[in-house]
Amino acid sequence: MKKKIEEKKWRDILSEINENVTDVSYRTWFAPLVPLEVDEDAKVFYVASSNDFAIGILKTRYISIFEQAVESVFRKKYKVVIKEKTEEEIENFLKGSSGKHTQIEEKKETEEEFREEYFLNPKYNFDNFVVGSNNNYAHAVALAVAESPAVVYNPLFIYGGSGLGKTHLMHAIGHYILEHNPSSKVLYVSSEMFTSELIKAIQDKKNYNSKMRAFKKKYRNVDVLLIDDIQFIEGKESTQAEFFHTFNALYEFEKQIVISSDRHPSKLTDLDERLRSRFQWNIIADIQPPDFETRVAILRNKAKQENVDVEDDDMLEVIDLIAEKVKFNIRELESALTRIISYSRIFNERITVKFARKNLNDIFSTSDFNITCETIKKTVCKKYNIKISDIESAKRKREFSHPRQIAMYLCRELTDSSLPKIGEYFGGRDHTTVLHAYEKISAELKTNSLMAEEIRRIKDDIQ
Ligand SMILES: Nc1ncnc2c1ncn2[C@@H]1O[C@H](COP(=O)(O)OP(=O)(O)OP(=O)(O)O)[C@@H](O)[C@H]1O
Repeated sequence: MKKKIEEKKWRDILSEINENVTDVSYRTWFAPLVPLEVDEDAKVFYVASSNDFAIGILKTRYISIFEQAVESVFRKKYKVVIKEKTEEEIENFLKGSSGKHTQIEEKKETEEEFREEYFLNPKYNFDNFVVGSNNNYAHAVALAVAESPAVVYNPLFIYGGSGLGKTHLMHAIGHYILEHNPSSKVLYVSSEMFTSELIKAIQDKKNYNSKMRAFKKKYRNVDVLLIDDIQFIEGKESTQAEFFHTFNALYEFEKQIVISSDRHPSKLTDLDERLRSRFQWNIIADIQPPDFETRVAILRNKAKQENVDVEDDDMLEVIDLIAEKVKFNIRELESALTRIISYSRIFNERITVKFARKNLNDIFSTSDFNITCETIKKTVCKKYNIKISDIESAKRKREFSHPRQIAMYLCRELTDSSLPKIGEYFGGRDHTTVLHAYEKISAELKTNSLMAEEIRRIKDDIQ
């Protein structure tokens, strides 16, 4: 008989696994899995993944840890089968089942482990929030609110695209307040959770009054309410009405309210006008996608947390490469880095640009793999406004030799061509000339940020 896997059981299995593998492996391989069903007769435990690479790794390296975890939770032996499904199939499956299993790791953290800690994730604090021009205003007002809740900026409304640090900042505010005033009541909640608790209270017809009382008490008896992703209550009338009363009660008693959203309040068009205007009563701070330098700083920070040597030249190059490629979502930026760290540990290989290109094929488009010396030559000539025949010639004037060296450097970096082969592309030069050009440009890049910017632009044009 096939049965659905209970969410509680799945969480127990995951936490058992979590204890037996490193954090980064856990997040990379196990956290994204979706539990499908368990066949009691055949003793098979089915899970799904849309990532065939991850399936391969799980099957070859982790299956016994996985099976042991299942055995310890079910107290019976099961064979674990990992099925490959498309993302669409997985989404449909999740829609059909009650829980959002893919978010188990996050839920576990927020709903269970941190229940006593007012739902705050200890990883999100001000100390490890990297400040750049994209978020310095939001960071400054968040800190000001944390230092003097309900005094300076109330309500505080933070908005920005997905994965840009809104939740991180909200949790940082919560931690800071609790650290300086441990008796404060800080409540962090996602609007989704607020809505689902409200629905549960409303649906419980027998205990409606006591449930609603408990609900109101929970949300109105706090000193600080941090409510995330408010856009979720758009179009939900009862939730909006309840939140309106919660907001008023807290505001009247001078309690701090911090709201986050993926959009500016004026763009929340399916929201009650009264709420929309309240959200604009005080400070509105936006978070924009980080610039290149901030992306690099975030990645270096993260690499340090993962105990990786960030002074290593190859690692620095890989960090630059990831920062060049992933521009709009810090969650994805960090995930690319943690994946490559995890792969390097699994395959026991050094992290180099080549290794990163090979293993992060989701962030490098197929065109990255089809870069040829011809394309590089053409792009460089166009950029410096010289002819192909000039770059291939023996002319030694800087206007020709500089682009030539840059093109050779890029051929070595972006293609698999050997040094002699690259030499051939540039008018039949010797491989030592190519090596010299490569080393010269590499050395200059370390000290000359203008040149680094110049090369980054050319790479953007090539890819
Ligand atoms: N400035 C930053 N410095 C360091 N880490 C950051 C920064 N901004 C975001 N992050 C990290 O990026 C990840 C995503 O951030 P977070 O969950 O806060 O985004 P969000 O804006 O709330 O996204 P969503 O709208 O999808 O919920 C987290 O791991 C967070 O720690």
